[in-house]
Amino acid sequence: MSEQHHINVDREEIAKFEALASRWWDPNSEFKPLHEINPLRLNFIDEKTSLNGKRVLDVGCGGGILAESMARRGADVMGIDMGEAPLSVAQLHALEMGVENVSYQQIPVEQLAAEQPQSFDVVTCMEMLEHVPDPSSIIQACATLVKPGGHVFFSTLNRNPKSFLFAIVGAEYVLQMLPKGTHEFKKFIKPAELIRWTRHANLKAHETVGLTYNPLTKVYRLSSDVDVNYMVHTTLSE
Ligand SMILES: C[S@@+](CC[C@H](N)C(=O)[O-])C[C@H]1O[C@@H](n2cnc3c(N)ncnc32)[C@H](O)[C@@H]1O
Repeated sequence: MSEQHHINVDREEIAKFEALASRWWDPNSEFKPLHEINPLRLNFIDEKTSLNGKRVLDVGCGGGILAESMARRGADVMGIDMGEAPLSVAQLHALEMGVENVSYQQIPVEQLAAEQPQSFDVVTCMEMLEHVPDPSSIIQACATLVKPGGHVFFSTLNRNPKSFLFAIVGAEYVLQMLPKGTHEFKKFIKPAELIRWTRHANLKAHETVGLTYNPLTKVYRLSSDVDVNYMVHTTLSE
C-alpha cells in the first residue's frame, strides 16, 4: 500500500467508528439511524439495479448493515472499509447469519480501483464521504471500479443551517442519538458539489432523493426534501 493511498484517510474518523464497533448491530445503539434508513436505501438501490446476481462493492461498509442486506437480496457483495473492528463485526455477523455471498476487506478504495478497474455492476458509498479528507478522490475511485453503464450510489449530509440543526444540534445534543463529535459541519456536502464531482468522474446523476427524518413520528422516509440527508443515483457513461 503506497503512502499516497493513505493520505485520504482521517485516522481520527476511523478511530471513532472502531470505538463503537461492538454495538454496530444493536438497533438501539448509535447506529440506530443507519438501521432505520437501511430498508429505504436498500429498496431504492434494488429498484434501480435489480440486485439479484449483481457484483456489488460497498465502500466504507462499516459493520455491514447495507452490504449484508444487499447480499440477502442475491447480490455477490464485497465490503471495504479502513476500520478493522467494524470489518470484524461485519464478518462475524454474516457468519452468524449464514450469509455467504458477502466478503469484507480492509483496503483503501483508491488502491482497489488501481487493482480492479471496471469490475463491479453496482458500487455503493453511503454516509462515508463526510468522513474523508478528499471526497472527490473517493468518487473518482468508485467511478473507476464500476463497469461502463453500471450504477454508483452515494449518500451524505447536506451543508446548510437546517442540516446543522438536525444532524448536529438535534441528533448529537438534543436527542443524543449520536455521540457528540460524530459529524463535522464543514465536511458536509451540498448536492451541487457532489454532483459536480460525479460529473468530473464521468458519472451521470439521474436522481437525488432525500432521506428525511420526522422528529415527531420518529420515522424516516424517502422524499424530495434533500436539506439534511440525501442519496444520489448515478451511472457510468458508456
Ligand atoms: C457512518 S459509517 C457508515 C457505514 C455504512 N456505509 C452504512 O451506511 O451503513 C462511516 C464508515 O466510513 C468508514 N470510513 C471513514 N473513512 C474511510 C476511508 N477513508 N476509507 C474507507 N472507509 C472509511 C468508517 O470506518 C465507517 O465504517
